[in-house]
Amino acid sequence: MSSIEIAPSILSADFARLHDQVATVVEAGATWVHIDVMDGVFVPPITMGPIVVSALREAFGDRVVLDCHLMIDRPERQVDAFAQAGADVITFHAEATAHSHRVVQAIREHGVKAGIAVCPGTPLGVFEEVEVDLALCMTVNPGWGGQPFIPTSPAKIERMRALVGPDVALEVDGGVDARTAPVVVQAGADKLVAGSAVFSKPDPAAAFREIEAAARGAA
Ligand SMILES: O=C(CO)[C@H](O)[C@H](O)COP(=O)(O)O
Ligand SMILES: [Fe+2]
Repeated sequence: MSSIEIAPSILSADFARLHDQVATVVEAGATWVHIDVMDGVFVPPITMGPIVVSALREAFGDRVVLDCHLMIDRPERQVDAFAQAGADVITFHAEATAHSHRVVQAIREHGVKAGIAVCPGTPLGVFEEVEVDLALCMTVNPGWGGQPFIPTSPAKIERMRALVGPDVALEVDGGVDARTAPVVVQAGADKLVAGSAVFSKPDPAAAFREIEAAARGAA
């Protein structure tokens, strides 16, 4: 999972045209699609669940990595549902469970890659204790798209990369655009979530390509 990939977040897509919006970025070269799951408890909004994952799996088959970001309380209760829906990566928040190690094991038992996310105010100790396939550094506070990139994030990304080593995917999420993409890549990120910087633009395909070029140019 070490290549640089831009993962468009469908949180900022037009849900009435979800298939077309995803098809647009896939045709532009996206191999990852980021699915933001919010439960109204861990974060205030409620968004989508496994039925959206299974619909995208059905529509796009193996052409895309379905990257599921669970912003939900006690994610251990939902691992089976997201795995059965066809998730390729399930990332949960360290702050949302007392059982990070067990949740990683449960995800892997399904043959799915396991990720742990940390909010901007959360220290990185979980990555000293639990081996993951993907480490997600939130570069905004979770819950909403379109927020500005937190400027202290690059130093945290560098510390995360040092902790998890070179072979673990290091994802960043929040405020990523063509300006911040090179900064996070230079800090050690290789999976870049971009929501509003793709789907809120008049030409999402062009916006995707611009961010991808900026990120890969910095590698
Ligand atoms: O997890 C998220 C919010 O909690 C989203 O993935 C993230 O905010 C993407 O949106 P944008 O690129 O517009 O910041
Ligand atoms: Fe996300």
